[in-house]
Amino acid sequence: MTREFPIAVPGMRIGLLGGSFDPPHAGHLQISEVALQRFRLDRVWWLVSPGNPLKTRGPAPLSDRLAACRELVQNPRIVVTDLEARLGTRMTADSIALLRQHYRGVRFVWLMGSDNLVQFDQWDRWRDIAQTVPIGVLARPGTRLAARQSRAATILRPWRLPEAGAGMLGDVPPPAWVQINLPMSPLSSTAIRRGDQSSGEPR
Ligand SMILES: Nc1ncnc2c1ncn2[C@@H]1O[C@H](COP(=O)(O)OP(=O)(O)OP(=O)(O)O)[C@@H](O)[C@H]1O
Ligand SMILES: O=C(O)c1ccc[n+]([C@@H]2O[C@H](COP(=O)([O-])O)[C@@H](O)[C@H]2O)c1
Repeated sequence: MTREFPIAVPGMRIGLLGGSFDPPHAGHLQISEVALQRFRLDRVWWLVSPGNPLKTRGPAPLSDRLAACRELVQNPRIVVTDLEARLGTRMTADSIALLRQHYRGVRFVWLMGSDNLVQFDQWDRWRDIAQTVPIGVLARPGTRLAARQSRAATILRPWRLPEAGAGMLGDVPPPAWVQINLPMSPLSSTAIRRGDQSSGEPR
């Protein structure tokens, strides 16, 4: 499981997709591919979380989730990492701060599904996150309206880019965010854990 910190050079645009990945699924792959293309990113790093600070249920062991992610990902521009375990962080604000220190000059973009925008205002120091890195939101079925009406989206509205401006996201100074509306994936880890074949396919 021990691997080096991934390599990145100044000027690279790197999307950070944090998640439990319990288990990883094709929806994670799809939003990573869309983010690479639409936000003109050089890489997407999956930050496989030791545990979501807002979730009471603990996920499967980190080593199992990392192994499953590495088995699923074939695209060399999507990099599976255990950076939060290495850095000793759980809060996204801390992870981003340490990554920016470690990778000077790299342009990080925070990525999340629209379900996470709905509760983004409950995250630790969420305003700092928005002021530190641009944010790319990937629409998720059933959460687009709630995301648009969320407290965080309302407060951050002046800094929202039009979807047509998504390609600039990695280059504009934060705060800046954009929501990509298509294509959407109905997959979710919860559905897969429940064995619900209609909304979550097996990996
Ligand atoms: N189908 C999807 N469409 C858009 N975003 C998604 C999708 N699946 C996951 N994401 C996003 O990927 C990130 C990591 O997701 P996570 O590992 O929690 O998977 P999940 O399917 O949301 O799991 P769970 O059902 O346990 O909450 C989050 O920002 C989440 O919003
Ligand atoms: O920092 C926080 O307060 C915070 C609160 C909730 C979620 N997050 C992060 O959001 C990402 C998605 O979490 P999850 O569990 O929905 O996959 C993951 O990187 C979490 O660490 C972060």
